[in-house]
Amino acid sequence: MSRGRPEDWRPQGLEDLEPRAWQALRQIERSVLVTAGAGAGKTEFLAQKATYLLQTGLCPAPKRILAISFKRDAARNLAERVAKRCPPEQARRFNSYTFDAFAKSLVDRFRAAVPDAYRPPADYRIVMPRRQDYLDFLDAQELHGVNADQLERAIARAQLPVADEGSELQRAVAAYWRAQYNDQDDVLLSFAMINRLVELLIRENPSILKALHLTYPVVFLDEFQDTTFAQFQLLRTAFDGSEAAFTAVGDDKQRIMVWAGAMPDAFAQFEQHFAAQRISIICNWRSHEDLVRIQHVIASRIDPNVEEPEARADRLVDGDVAAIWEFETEDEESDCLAQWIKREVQAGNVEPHDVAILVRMRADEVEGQLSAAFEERGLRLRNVARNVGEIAIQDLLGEDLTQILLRLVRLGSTTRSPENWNAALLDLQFLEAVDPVDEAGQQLLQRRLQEFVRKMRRTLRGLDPIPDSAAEAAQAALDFVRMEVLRQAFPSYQRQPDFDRVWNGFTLLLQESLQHTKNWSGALDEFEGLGQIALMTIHKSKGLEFHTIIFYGLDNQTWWSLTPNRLEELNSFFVAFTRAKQRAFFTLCAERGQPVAWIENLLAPSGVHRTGSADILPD
Ligand SMILES: Nc1ncnc2c1ncn2[C@@H]1O[C@H](COP(=O)(O)OP(=O)(O)OP(=O)(O)O)[C@@H](O)[C@H]1O
Repeated sequence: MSRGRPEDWRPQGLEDLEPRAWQALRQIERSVLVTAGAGAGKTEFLAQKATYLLQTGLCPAPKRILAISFKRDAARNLAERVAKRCPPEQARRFNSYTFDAFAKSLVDRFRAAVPDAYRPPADYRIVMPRRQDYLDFLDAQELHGVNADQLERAIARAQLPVADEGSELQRAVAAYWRAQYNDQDDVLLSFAMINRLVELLIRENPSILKALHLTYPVVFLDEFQDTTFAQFQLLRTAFDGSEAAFTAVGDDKQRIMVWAGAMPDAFAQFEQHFAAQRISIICNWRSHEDLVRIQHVIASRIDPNVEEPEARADRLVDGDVAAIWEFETEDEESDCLAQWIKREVQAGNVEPHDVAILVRMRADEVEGQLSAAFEERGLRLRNVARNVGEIAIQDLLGEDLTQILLRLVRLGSTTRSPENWNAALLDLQFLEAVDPVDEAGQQLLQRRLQEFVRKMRRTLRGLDPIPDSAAEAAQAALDFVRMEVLRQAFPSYQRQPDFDRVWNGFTLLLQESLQHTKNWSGALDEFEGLGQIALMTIHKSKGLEFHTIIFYGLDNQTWWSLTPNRLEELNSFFVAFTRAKQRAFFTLCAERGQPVAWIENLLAPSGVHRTGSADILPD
């Protein structure tokens, strides 16, 4: 394979990178922490850096890049971008995992080297203990001086082997391990336990650690602001003492997962521990100048030292790009929102699925409030928090099962879809654990997929696109990947009820989608939300972007916790505001509550003012 010279390399699929992104891209001697604001293209940057290192031979065969993301869809997305740009022999050396999947892969691969006392059988089961499970355990063991949180934290930190002596907490941890291995037919492991097993494995087997260090001279970490203590520990376990150069990206103004265990000082810890150079990227490719200026006011309130980003997107709309829309009654509010969106869609200014209505919480109540007015105008509002069966639509869309099966049904409904084809191949490669360097294995997968697509096309041709056909189409896709394989590959599906929840949701949503359209392709578009206005909470909007966002309820009743001293709340507000590419509006309604005065005062100097319905909908 011919290699390009590093100095000649150019970014792919983009015109250019900003100078600081170039600097971070070319930094390969030491670790870098790339901090960047919203819309800076952090994930894209990682994909470009991987491409650079692989195409120029700076990460030469057989060495590999390890990329760790938070969610499986993010990990897959990154792998797909690299696969699009690099030839297969290079793309295969880009190994994209979630934290949990990476740890599990080490235990699975080197299980035989785990010391006897802790070696799990090959068929161990993954469990995700809840607080109540720890409480039940402590009760059963009559360990009354330890609470569930202490036990959970201690399990995540205890070094193996844990001696059954000392403090009650230590004895509790030892007893927990014993119980998980011996008290039922299967050995039960949580990801916190797998993390500890990896630490033990590596400590006892310097050759494995050495192999890891030789394999991965480059490590990427996405969304680093939300890294938990246990995840950071895992990185240290695996790479302390190596010469690996890390590239971490993140935005601490978007840290909204501290309640779920994110380290409050992840960036400082990273810089210090890995002696990293911090580089901040300043462009914002998502939002135009007028929006970025307002975003910066909020960002400065979160971090007074933050640099002003450079807006790189063009403004494509006239009129207000941000405003607080004020209404007397909720009915007036619903009606005005529906009318305004309808006008914008009719004028060709925006597609319905490029408008999102964001809420702080209780999306179903807001859906109840808005839907009649939207229906009246022929608009489809999709509350992505609504359950299909026992799972919320948005969660369902992010599920691995959904992504995998949807691509397969799509391949059967279209004549050519290289993107779905490549993604489906990656799925199969992962599911069947075919090593990316195994050429024969790869070819076999391709042949199997070809055969399946032919069969699926025949199946769909013979099935009327009506709700009753949903189950059969979904089953055909599931039969191809096989339920046992899917359940084995994804720990979260190992419990039958967990698998069923997602599987039922998938068939139910497909059924619903077939109610509104006359062909399979249209139904799959519908499944994914095309042509519909999304309604979602801010937490769920993280990482997404829309042409126009309308934030429903900037009042003190809906957002009682938005106070200047609660940084995580202000971060949430920032996340909401920065999802907008072109426009961001906030609604207030006298019937519901009073304005959040300090936010209004903060935004007022940037020209964000209150507007009534007469101005929102001029004749
Ligand atoms: N160098 C670039 N040139 C042009 N467009 C880019 C570039 N980098 C990223 N983009 C585009 O800018 C938008 C924002 O990128 P992305 O969503 O990756 O940003 P992010 O940093 O992850 O944002 P956030 O943290 O707010 O979710 C995307 O539409 C992406 O395709």
